[in-house]
Amino acid sequence: MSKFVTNNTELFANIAQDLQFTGYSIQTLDQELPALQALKSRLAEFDFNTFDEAGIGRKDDHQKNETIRSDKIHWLDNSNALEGCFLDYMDELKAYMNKRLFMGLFSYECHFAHYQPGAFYKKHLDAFKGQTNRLLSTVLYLNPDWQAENGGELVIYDGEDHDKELTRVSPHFGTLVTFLSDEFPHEVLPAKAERFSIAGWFRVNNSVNGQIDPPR
Ligand SMILES: O=C(O)CCC(=O)C(=O)O
Ligand SMILES: [Fe+2]
Repeated sequence: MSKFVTNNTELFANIAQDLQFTGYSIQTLDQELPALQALKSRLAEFDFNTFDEAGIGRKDDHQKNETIRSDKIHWLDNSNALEGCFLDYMDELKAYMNKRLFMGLFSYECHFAHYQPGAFYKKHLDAFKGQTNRLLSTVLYLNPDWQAENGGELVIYDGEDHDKELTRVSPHFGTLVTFLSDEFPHEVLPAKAERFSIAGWFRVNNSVNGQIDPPR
């Protein structure tokens, strides 16, 4: 099985530096392309009609709202070896961020997302200050040969002026976007082609009465 490169300190250092200076980072996982190809092959095993309709909010107060988002999702799990490889890789990123930036990241959860042509996710924040334990968001794109005219960009807006566009990211294969979850409003513009990604969140541990919040 194709493995991710371990101890990819140069990439991790670049992400840490970007987060420190701007709060978001856009990188290409050039060294991980074989591992990402393998991970993408996992997508072929899914029947997208069985993917969950994505909801708004945490899993335990999950609300479906197709006026805000219209993607379909599947949560990654260690019981599948390919998914486990990616989760292990993100665990390394977590350890690095904790060491370099003292972020106190505790866990990571992520899902495959499938946007059919025309699907979108309107402008939103992944976390609200003081209300959630999502600290750092990640999005990894799995679309080989993505063409500019396909659209489907991720638009990231300024944390202070929510109408001011900071950057647009095309969902090219191997592009990894990382940003502070409660800082940057962002949206997914409708695409003309199928669009695949893995969206994930690092959480801090807000355990109450010994129960990890939320258990998911
Ligand atoms: O797919 C993307 O570019 C971003 C997805 C997103 O914002 C989310 O799932 O919260
Ligand atoms: Fe988001």
